[in-house]
Amino acid sequence: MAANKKLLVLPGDGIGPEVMRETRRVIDWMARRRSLSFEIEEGLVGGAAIEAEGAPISDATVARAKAADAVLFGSVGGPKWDGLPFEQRPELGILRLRKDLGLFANLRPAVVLDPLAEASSLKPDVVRGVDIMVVRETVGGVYFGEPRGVEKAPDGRRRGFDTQVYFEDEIARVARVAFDLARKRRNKVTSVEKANVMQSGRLWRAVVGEVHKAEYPDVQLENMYADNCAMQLCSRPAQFDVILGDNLFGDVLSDLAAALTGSLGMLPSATLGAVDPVTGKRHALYEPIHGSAPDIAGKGVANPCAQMLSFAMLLRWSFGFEEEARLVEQAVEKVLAGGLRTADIMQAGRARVGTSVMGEAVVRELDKLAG
Ligand SMILES: NC(=O)C1=CN([C@@H]2O[C@H](COP(=O)(O)OP(=O)(O)OC[C@H]3O[C@@H](n4cnc5c(N)ncnc54)[C@H](O)[C@@H]3O)[C@@H](O)[C@H]2O)C=CC1
Ligand SMILES: CC(C)CC(=O)C(=O)O
Ligand SMILES: [Mg+2]
Repeated sequence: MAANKKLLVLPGDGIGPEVMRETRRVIDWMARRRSLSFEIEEGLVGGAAIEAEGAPISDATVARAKAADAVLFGSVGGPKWDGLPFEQRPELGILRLRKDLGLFANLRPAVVLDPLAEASSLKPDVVRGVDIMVVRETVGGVYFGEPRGVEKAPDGRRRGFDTQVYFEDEIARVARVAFDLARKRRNKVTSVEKANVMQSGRLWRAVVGEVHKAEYPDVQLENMYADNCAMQLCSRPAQFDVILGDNLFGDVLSDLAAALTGSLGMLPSATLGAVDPVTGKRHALYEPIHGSAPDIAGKGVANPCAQMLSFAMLLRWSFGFEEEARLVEQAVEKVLAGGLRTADIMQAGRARVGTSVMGEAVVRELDKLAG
């Protein structure tokens, strides 16, 4: 199969470059064994970009991201830059990419792989077979709302404030992504908000209900308060199919869902923009849901699976290479079934390995699977 697709690779900070190095082996394997010849450019983002280019992401890198068929992103941030003014922080690198590329729907699959049921924070019987897709809105809400700031109140106390704001069309378009996905899965969407205490939550519930009634009456819709959803994820996770949430609740609940799967180091994601009606193309960025993990960065122990599985999502969602995406997913699962574990998913009786041994093992499995 021939392909000549443009990828922009942005490893970022902390463990980002470490797990990206292993993912590049998988990309190389695809070029070697499946003739998927990607045209790859690499760029700086986050703290790395602040150091070299003076901003968390340069205009030139954003332009390259827009020109690429897909962006493969690592992670940004770290204690070195925590003291910077708010508008200069490394995290703005990913926030700007999402905003400027219109990447409004973040798909975060939390799948408990059989070999890892014992590594979950919950009892194996509770999590076995759990397969949840969290759909998180990513260009609105409190992460972008204005006004925001810290100011001195008239009585001399400091006051910090952010704004949670959603337009109805922003809610409707991400709801459609969730309903479309549900139709291809188990046909159920659980939409989460705090309609009991937040005005934007009331609008969220109303708009999701309207979209459901008008366009997706065949899909089961359940509304759930976000705090209850957190509790239900821990007590009865198997009830969930697609969870739809805003920028903040989606972020928090997907980290929680990650713990069910064994580790944050296992969860990939795809962040998608709208399909251009003329070209049929869409901007897309793929990244693990974890951050730069400063506590383990530089030690060679990070789990590269989330980053490699993000590449699998890229193959599927940006290029329709379903077979190759499945190959990567199967290779990861086989390595885990074979007993190799990075520290975050370590279990008694298994072999603890570092980032690069895990990466090499996945490539070896790819070789075996491809015959
Ligand atoms: N999209 C991004 O680039 C994101 C960036 N961040 C940034 O990352 C920095 C650290 O944030 P934290 O809250 O500590 O979240 P984090 O996700 O970096 O780490 C949380 C915990 O999970 C562990 N962990 C994460 N990924 C792992 C992996 N692949 N293998 C093994 N263990 C792993 C870490 O060691 C840590 O104990 C901050 O600057 C934060 O803003 C956080 C989340 C997303
Ligand atoms: C801007 C990011 C650091 C926020 C986050 O935690 C995420 O997107 O997962
Ligand atoms: Mg997060």
